[in-house]
Amino acid sequence: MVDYIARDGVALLQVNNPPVNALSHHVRVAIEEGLKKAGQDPRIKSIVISGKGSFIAGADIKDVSKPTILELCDLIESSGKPVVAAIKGFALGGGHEIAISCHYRIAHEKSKFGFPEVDIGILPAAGGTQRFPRLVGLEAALDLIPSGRHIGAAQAFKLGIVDKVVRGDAVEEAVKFAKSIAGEPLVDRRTSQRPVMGAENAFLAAAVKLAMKKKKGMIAPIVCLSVSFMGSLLPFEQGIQVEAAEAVVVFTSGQMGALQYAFFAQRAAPKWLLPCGASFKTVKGRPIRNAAVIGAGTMGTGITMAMLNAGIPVTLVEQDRKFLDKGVSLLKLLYAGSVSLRKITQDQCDAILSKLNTAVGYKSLTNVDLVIEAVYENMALKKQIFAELDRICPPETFLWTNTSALDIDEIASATRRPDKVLGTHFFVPAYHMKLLENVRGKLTSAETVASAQMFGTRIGKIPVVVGNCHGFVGNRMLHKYVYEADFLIEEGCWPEDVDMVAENFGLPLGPFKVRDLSGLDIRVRGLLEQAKAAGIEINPATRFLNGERISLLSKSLVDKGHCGRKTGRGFYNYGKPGGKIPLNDRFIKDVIVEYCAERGIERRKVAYQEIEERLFLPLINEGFKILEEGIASKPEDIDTIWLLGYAWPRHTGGPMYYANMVGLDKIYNRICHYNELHKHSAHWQPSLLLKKLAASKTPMKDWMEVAQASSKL
Ligand SMILES: CC/C=C\C=C\CC(=O)SCCNC(=O)CCNC(=O)[C@H](O)C(C)(C)COP(=O)(O)OP(=O)(O)OC[C@H]1O[C@@H](n2cnc3c(N)ncnc32)[C@H](O)[C@@H]1OP(=O)(O)O
Repeated sequence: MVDYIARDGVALLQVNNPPVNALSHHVRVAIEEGLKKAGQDPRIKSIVISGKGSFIAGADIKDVSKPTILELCDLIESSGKPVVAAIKGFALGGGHEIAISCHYRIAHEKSKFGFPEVDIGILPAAGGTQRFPRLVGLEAALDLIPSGRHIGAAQAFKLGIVDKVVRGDAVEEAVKFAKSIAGEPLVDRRTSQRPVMGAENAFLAAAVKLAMKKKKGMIAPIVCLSVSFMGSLLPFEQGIQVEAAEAVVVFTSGQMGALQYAFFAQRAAPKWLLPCGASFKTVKGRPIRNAAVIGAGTMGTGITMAMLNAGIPVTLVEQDRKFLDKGVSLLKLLYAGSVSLRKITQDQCDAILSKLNTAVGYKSLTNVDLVIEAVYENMALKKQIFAELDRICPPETFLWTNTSALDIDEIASATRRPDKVLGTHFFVPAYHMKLLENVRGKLTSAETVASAQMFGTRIGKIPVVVGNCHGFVGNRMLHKYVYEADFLIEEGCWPEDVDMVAENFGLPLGPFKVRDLSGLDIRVRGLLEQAKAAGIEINPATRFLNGERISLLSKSLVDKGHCGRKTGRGFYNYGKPGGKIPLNDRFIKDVIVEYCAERGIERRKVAYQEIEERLFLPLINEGFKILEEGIASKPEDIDTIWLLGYAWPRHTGGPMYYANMVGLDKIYNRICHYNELHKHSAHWQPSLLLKKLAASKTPMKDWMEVAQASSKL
């Protein structure tokens, strides 16, 4: 609601709509009523708009109706009595638009401003695309509106968004100020009446280029740019008409629904539920007071940094002093980089590093709440480490393993506390990437899951609970995409054909550029280990493993020294070891042609649609199998994992949302089509859940009803 407090000639309208003071219908109605009441009361000389706790985080994304925020903004700006915005916390989206419609703005030094509309697929269409350039000039507007970026009070002051920045109580200051300007003329305080400064074409071209790079595939940022620019050439009232017309384009594009789904999915994903019924609502986690990380390689140092950044004291452990020193040097170098880039001060860096301890061997780990093991992916080694940790650490210490695919139950079996063992799958670089897959084994307790989720949030991650299977959620789906990418090359594509389709779809890099970056030898090693475990000897003619089609093309390239960027050649030619620009290469094509000829594989022209379907449909199909098996507890978890861990294009919502948008029956039919053609790839066998959803024409959001109905049969 909105509290109306009249004091000494000032009406204070204080929005009180937790958690973020979104402009829900009743809030908009109450602001409108408050403004009218204050306008009509002769004792009131000026008005202050503020929010309890924080200012206003924008429209309520779930509730858009009348009065519109545009109408409210016009009402505020046209008020005959001065209106002052008192800003603490966030002034975002519609909240920002309300603030810039006020005649004055007083902000607390820690307040934040921004137009996040583009990230939920819309425009600041409450006059924001027209008022903002009139307030800050075209160049700054074309930078901030399409970026969705938040800025602090100091920058907002520099740009002219706020009139005064205060350290104390912004509301008290605003009320005092409002009293002092009672009765003053408002003509030059109405933003819509100002001209746009710096309306130049050059800003537009540069901004469009940047938006196409940073918000690849998204419509809203480009529309924002064109509307803001056009508005700068038109009178305000005509600019508003352009804004309204173009808002319809984005409202009907399909991207709005996908981006808003992604926003809520990301907030729903950390809310966990186990098959036994335990959930985030019923089980509390144990806070982590201190921790140890085993292994000072890339993952271990990254995880250590993620914890140090959150203020958790960490002991970094290695078996060998040389490796430990190397890891610590790397870590210190990264922090020094942050200092030189002014991301942190030297004092902050020193404070962070004061919480780092190091140790050779595990003997000192007798008083830690948590150990995260982050050695390389080798089951025997991990089991040996867990057995030793189990002997040394107190019985209540959590023992977690950073693995991207290995069996959590097998690792837990090396201990006497399988209930406290869990997989923490961090993504590279671990100090930066937002996603954390928390993998529960069959004996992992609900308290351990709750603690891992709490820990994930504390270190700034979006933690998602997943079940234990090879590759968990993310990598299990990824493997199917990677397999098909290889098969497409065998059948007639070049790496650049496949990469182009994936990149056009919205991924930042196609599968072969990614492989070149991570190193071809890594995948080959994995394949060879898989073959060894299956007791199969790989020879040039091998095309099946355990009855499943495999491709040894990467091995052929690795055998010729093509390990990717690091050797200067992989699926592309980079000119030199460590080169960054991928060039198509005749020699690589010859290797591919020779590889196919040796195996009697006839190459053909593969159509664009087939490439796209064969890359993404197996991955989606696997997502439905994961849901059906209970490895993920909701589609939002799968989509969040793909959005944050694998850079899936956000404007399509995630693989599960995308499938629903295309039509589950259509997706199912195409999977069946490829299943007929590719009998040696289990990933084409359609998911039963998908089949049922498609047959019953049930949308994704009601998947649980279908899943429950089938489990009762
Ligand atoms: C279709 C729209 C039509 C017209 C639009 C007009 C212009 C707009 O204003 S569009 C909206 C612009 N604003 C935003 O996009 C802000 C979105 N929110 C945030 O960025 C963050 O929530 C935050 C304000 C920075 C606060 O972050 P944090 O403290 O981390 O809290 P959260 O976990 O993100 O959110 C808490 C809780 O609030 C819900 N929520 C947040 N914003 C909105 C919103 N604008 N509408 C509805 N609900 C919102 C969020 O889902 C969380 O809910 P839980 O149930 O607790 O998960």
